[in-house]
Amino acid sequence: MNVVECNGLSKQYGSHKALNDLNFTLSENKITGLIGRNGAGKTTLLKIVAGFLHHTSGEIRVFGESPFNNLKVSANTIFIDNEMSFSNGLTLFELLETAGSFYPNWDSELAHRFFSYFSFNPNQYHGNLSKGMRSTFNMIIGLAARCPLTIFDEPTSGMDAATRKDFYRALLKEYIAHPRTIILSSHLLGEVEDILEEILLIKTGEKFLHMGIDELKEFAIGVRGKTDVVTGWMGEIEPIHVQDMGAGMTYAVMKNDRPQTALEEASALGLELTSVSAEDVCSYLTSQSKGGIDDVFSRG
Ligand SMILES: Nc1ncnc2c1ncn2[C@@H]1O[C@H](COP(=O)(O)OP(=O)(O)OP(=O)(O)O)[C@@H](O)[C@H]1O
Repeated sequence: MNVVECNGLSKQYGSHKALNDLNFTLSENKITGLIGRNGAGKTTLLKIVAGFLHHTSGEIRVFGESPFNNLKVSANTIFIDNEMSFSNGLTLFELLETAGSFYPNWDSELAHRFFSYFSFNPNQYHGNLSKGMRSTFNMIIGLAARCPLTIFDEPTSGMDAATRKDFYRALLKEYIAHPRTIILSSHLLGEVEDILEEILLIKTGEKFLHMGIDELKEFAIGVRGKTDVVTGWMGEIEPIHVQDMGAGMTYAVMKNDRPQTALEEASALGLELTSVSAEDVCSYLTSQSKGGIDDVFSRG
């Protein structure tokens, strides 16, 4: 069953197009990484999926229904981000105690075990938590709610490295024990790729890639060697990324669709063929067209 279906989905803020003609489906009980650079449209898309925002054109279905202000969607969805607000009148402990009445699958015991593992003070208020502690508390709510559609928008923002690791491990364990559809947005694919099953990569509001993580890891190859040899071997092939390594050497990345004979020829020419990590593929595909950061420093 498809949990999310988008056809030609677009969102405009005034004259700015934040999402442009997105077409994709997310099937039940998978963990999908929504990856994109700052301003790519991740939060906008997630808020539309959760029913918080209206889209401008196209169609979106969540659990088969239009999500905006939809009771079925809100009853089955939880949206976790760093801006979640909770009642100021309730302590953290009271918030955990009342969460069960909002989420039918709420696992109170799990929530309390997380709470004590992360050493929360039960009498503290959500508004007084540090940024990282707030993200951690929100994560507890997101995991213990066990909603059929669980959306995490940059969930680890502010968390220290050890807490981030704990979060990813807890997420995976929870998902294996209680499968659900999870969408996790991040800029840091390298950090999350081990727990993802598929990637939806967007750039300036447009879908760039939607594929399984294993497929993405095989998506590109890198070739390194003397610049003229690399260029000669590539011929008409359009590279995804080219980097001048200095001393007359070049590193180029291209789609991994070269025939075996071409790969053998590269080796015979003394070129080094390398695999390219999923994180690097995403980073090259979504890189700015204005050159690299070094260009900012060159005056001339
Ligand atoms: N309420 C709004 N009004 C006008 N423009 C907006 C609004 N919200 C977002 N935008 C613009 O839409 C684009 C997409 O923003 P969005 O927050 O969805 O991106 P994002 O991928 O989540 O970014 P980040 O990774 O930095 O959080 C950006 O150019 C942003 O400036």
